Amino acid sequence: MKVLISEPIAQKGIEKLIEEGAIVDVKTSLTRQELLEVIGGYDGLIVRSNTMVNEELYKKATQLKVVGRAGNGVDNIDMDGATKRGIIVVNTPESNVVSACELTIGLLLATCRNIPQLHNRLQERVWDRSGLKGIELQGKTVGIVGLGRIGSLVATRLKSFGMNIIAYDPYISDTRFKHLGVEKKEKLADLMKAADILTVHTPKTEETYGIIGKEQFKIAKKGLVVINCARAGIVNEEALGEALKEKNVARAGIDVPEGEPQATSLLLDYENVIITPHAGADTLEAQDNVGITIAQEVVSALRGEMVPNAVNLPTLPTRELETVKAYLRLGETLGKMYYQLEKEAVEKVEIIYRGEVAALETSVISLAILKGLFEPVLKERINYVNANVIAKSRGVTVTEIKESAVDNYLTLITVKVISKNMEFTISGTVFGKGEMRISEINGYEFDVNPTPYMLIAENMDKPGVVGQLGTLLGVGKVNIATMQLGRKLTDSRAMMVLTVDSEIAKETLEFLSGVEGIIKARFVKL
Ligand SMILES: NC(=O)C1=CN([C@@H]2O[C@H](COP(=O)(O)OP(=O)(O)OC[C@H]3O[C@@H](n4cnc5c(N)ncnc54)[C@H](O)[C@@H]3O)[C@@H](O)[C@H]2O)C=CC1
Ligand SMILES: O=C(O)C(=O)COP(=O)(O)O
Repeated sequence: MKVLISEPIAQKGIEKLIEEGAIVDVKTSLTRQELLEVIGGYDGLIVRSNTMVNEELYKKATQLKVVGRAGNGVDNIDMDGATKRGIIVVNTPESNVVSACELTIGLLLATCRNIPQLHNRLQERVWDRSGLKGIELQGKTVGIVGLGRIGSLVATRLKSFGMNIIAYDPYISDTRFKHLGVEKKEKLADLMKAADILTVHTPKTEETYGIIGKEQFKIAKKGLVVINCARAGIVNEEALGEALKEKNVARAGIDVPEGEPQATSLLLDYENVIITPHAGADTLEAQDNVGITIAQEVVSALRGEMVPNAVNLPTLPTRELETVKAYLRLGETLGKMYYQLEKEAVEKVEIIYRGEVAALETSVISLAILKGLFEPVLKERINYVNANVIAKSRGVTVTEIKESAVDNYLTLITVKVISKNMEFTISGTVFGKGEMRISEINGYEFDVNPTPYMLIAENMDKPGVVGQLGTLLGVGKVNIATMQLGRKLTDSRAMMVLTVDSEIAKETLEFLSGVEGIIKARFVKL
């Protein structure tokens, strides 16, 4: 696990990575060219907001398996490029939101009370308050654009200042608005007309880029205060500059100026604008949180485990991930069987979730099944991130069915693999503390605890076959741990599932296949 850290993260994060066995290079002052030259040697890359992780970098990053964003916003990371290549992108979305919220409030107070300007005068030994009268927050209306994690923290804190809180976020439910005690504005224009103070907390997307511009400043109340602690460009700087000149906007507090990490923003020339160099997440607490969390996530991702904050995967809260984990193992195990037992190209996969599992976020379990399915063929080129893309590119359609009831089991997953000439099914269940069992293969019933080495054979249901198989395995020095027979009363065939203590040599398998009555014998490695 070779990990490159290209921007400063907390020492505790670096120590965590080393403790987990990663080889870590902290190179925070590489030029772009130098980064492109060395990235090919790394499995993991940890960045903050200044490293552009794009096509140019991916092309050189031939070993890269995970990009860890030590922070929240991922607008500097090309997600499609990562997904296409099976690179997992993880971030730490919760770890710095309090710090970002507190800087927002800080900037708001500093802006409304001219704190930096007053401080500067005094530091020059001038005692002069003239021309720098502030405004109070109490009784004012604050308009929040984006009522997500940070926006809602800002809302709850500003309430205690006696402010009236309104927000525009079309993707947040009315219930959430009610719960937060925030008035919902259906249209951005309505928020602009009502707000004395505007603060933006959306991600930077095609939709939000420039969402606050000339038109919005035109309809805003005269004397508006603007705060941007989210991303440069969400508030158009040129339009803001004009509005400040025309006195439509009275003052602004900006943590994310255009041109970062260079100090080139045109707003730097305005006395009534306070600007900080993207310092929202720069607190001891946030950086420790971010560093430790990203280290854990990067290591988990490199070990092929499911990570709670994977950006290019279905999201799962940590609590749910714990429950789902056992099913991920089961799903991968069921998936892994097909190509070890059969050779026909898969055309369709039907996954049936029954009982308790049907109530969970099954999309990740389906990814685990696909990962397992293609692993015998594609090895490590398949993972959770690209499993869907790969299935699609191979023309495999995947469907999920959920049924709340199931006979004999509390919870059951059945994977039906359909190819041109056949249909293969395998089912399994989970119980206790994540114990799994294979309960059915092609209609033969079992109760098998899957182990790393297994032998699965189809045979004629007649005397003598099992005995010969046991003898041949003995000759091949393979110790049998468990053995189960599955029979169908309607059939003259049976299936044997053996767990064994070691790999089975090719010759032994050939001998087994040659035994009269054995239709097919396959070694399965999990
Ligand atoms: N200054 C700094 O150091 C930091 C900045 N950030 C930035 O703060 C911003 C907010 O972060 P979080 O609250 O964690 O994100 P979040 O994802 O929790 O919330 C964003 C909200 O914006 C809403 N939204 C999306 N498109 C919208 C649109 N067109 N109109 C209105 N609302 C829209 C979403 O529905 C969501 O509720 C991000 O841009 C993030 O990168 C985050 C941490 C530190
Ligand atoms: O986490 C975020 O989204 C931030 O904006 C913080 O950026 P940074 O890690 O301080 O470069």
